[in-house]
Amino acid sequence: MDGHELLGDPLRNRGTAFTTAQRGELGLDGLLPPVVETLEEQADRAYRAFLGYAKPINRHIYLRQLQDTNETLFYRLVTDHLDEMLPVVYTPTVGEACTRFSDIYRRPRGLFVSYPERGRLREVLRNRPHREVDVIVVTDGQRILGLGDQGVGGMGIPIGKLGLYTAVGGIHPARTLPVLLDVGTDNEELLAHPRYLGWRHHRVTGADYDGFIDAFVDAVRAELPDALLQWEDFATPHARPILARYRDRLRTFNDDIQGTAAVVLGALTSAVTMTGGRLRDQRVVLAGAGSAAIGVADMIRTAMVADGLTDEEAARNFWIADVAGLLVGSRTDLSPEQRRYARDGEARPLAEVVRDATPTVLIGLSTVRGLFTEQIVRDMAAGTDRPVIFPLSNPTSHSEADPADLAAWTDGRVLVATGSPYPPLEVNGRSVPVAQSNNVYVFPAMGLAVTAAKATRVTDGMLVAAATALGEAAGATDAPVAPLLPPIADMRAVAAEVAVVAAMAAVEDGVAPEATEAGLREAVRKTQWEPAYPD
Ligand SMILES: NC(=O)C1=CN([C@@H]2O[C@H](COP(=O)(O)OP(=O)(O)OC[C@H]3O[C@@H](n4cnc5c(N)ncnc54)[C@H](OP(=O)(O)O)[C@@H]3O)[C@@H](O)[C@H]2O)C=CC1
Ligand SMILES: CC(=O)C(=O)O
Ligand SMILES: [Mg+2]
Repeated sequence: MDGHELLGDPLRNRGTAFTTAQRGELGLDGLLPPVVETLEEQADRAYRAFLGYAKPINRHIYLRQLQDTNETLFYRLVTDHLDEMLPVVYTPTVGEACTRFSDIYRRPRGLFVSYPERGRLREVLRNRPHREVDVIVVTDGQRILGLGDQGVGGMGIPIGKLGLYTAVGGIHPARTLPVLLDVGTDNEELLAHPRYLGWRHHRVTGADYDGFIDAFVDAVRAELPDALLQWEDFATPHARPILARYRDRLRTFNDDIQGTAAVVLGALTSAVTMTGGRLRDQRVVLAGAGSAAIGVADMIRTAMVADGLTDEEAARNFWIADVAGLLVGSRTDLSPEQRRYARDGEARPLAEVVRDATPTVLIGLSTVRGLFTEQIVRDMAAGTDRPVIFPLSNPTSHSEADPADLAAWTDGRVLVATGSPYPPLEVNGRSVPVAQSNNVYVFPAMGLAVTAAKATRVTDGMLVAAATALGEAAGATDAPVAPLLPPIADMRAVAAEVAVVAAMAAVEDGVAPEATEAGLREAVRKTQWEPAYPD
């Protein structure tokens, strides 16, 4: 590799941090300005450049370019300013980056695996940028956050998620692989967009779609048999069947179903601790009955069973509503997973459900901005001292409620967590951080746990262990105001702790080789890559 090529390789490039001696040895003389900087000095300059962009989307483009130029510097910057950068590399800004993918496209990253190439998927996989891969995040772009079908633009999500696998989980950046399965798009605006970069075709469906997914999984198993495969932002009709089909065959999980459920259970456990109640006594209304919502309900139900209820009793604590209203037994459109929560009576709308059920917990996974109206929130608050309200849909433009409104409508009594970031609340003269109940608290830790423990599967036990560890890391007490989740700035340390606990669960579930807690802690520590130039 000559000097030019070295500067073009984001994993090896150090830019102005190449020393004088290195510049001589590596053919870099004359290719860089004379000053030699430390990583810290580079990061300071990059931070100032970041602040120079006013619009979040421009900050996102800047960071993506930095990632494609010098990954060490990119991760140093993001890790040092996680609080400030998370909303830019992740929700909400990544949503805008996906919708504008074809317009802001600069350089390729990861793999675009498209349907017309279905006969040669192994060859496509062999073209991956890096040989050894610990984690793959794959999407087909059909349900990008709450923004619907973004076709090839969905690639922004695996790139963003894997950035956080590294920044938060410490997975080495060269050992991650973002994948976009391009099976077309049904987004007519994209199909008509003159610069759309994806396969200009309606979505492949039915047996053709299933066969393509199967062929992709076969190619992954042949090429990268040890990689963890994370399914991300698949539409509900595909998300659960895909998980069911592959979960017992390879290291795999669905982040929207399982990662979301674990973080919500962690935040809910904190909230219940603060109210002084018990999980088994909560009455939970869920707005939305998609794969995220049913995943959340399933995990809370399991935790209620662990808290002493029968499965039937636990299911009676849920009221779940979708566009057509409450899930009730007389409806003919319910999936088997939804039917488990079907109640008696009419399919009444959310506002009525809240009045009837007098919930203690209201969770939004509906994609509908403002769905939690003042009336709904006031009705709920009339029936419980500390209403627990989690508007979890992403990005911010699709959030069911603004925490400031929730605080106002409940006289500051609400315990709130959101999917996208919000500024702290002012409650009785105190500033209270709004917890971000987002699967980013879980997936980096899961990747770390699987990699460090050499787990061959992702079990429910590992996810429940992660949820419990998260709740404990938040350190909630019965004080009236406290964070429901650990601060974002502590995420990296928390991910390591959660990974150890999940790795122990993997050993206990018999999907990882025998190891002690100390051994797993050491394995996690060794797996975590630090953004620094090697000696
Ligand atoms: N915070 C986090 O970590 C996460 C957040 N999410 C967010 O959750 C949202 C949903 O994801 P997912 O389940 O995959 O998506 P889906 O589109 O499958 O689910 C949306 C659900 O909301 C229902 N819905 C739509 N409008 C209304 C309404 N007016 N009243 C009641 N229900 C309504 C839909 O009903 P119908 O089926 O009848 O149309 C459907 O059941 C997304 O915005 C996503 O960003 C997802 C994962 C993680
Ligand atoms: C956070 C996430 O995975 C989602 O909104 O889909
Ligand atoms: Mg998602």
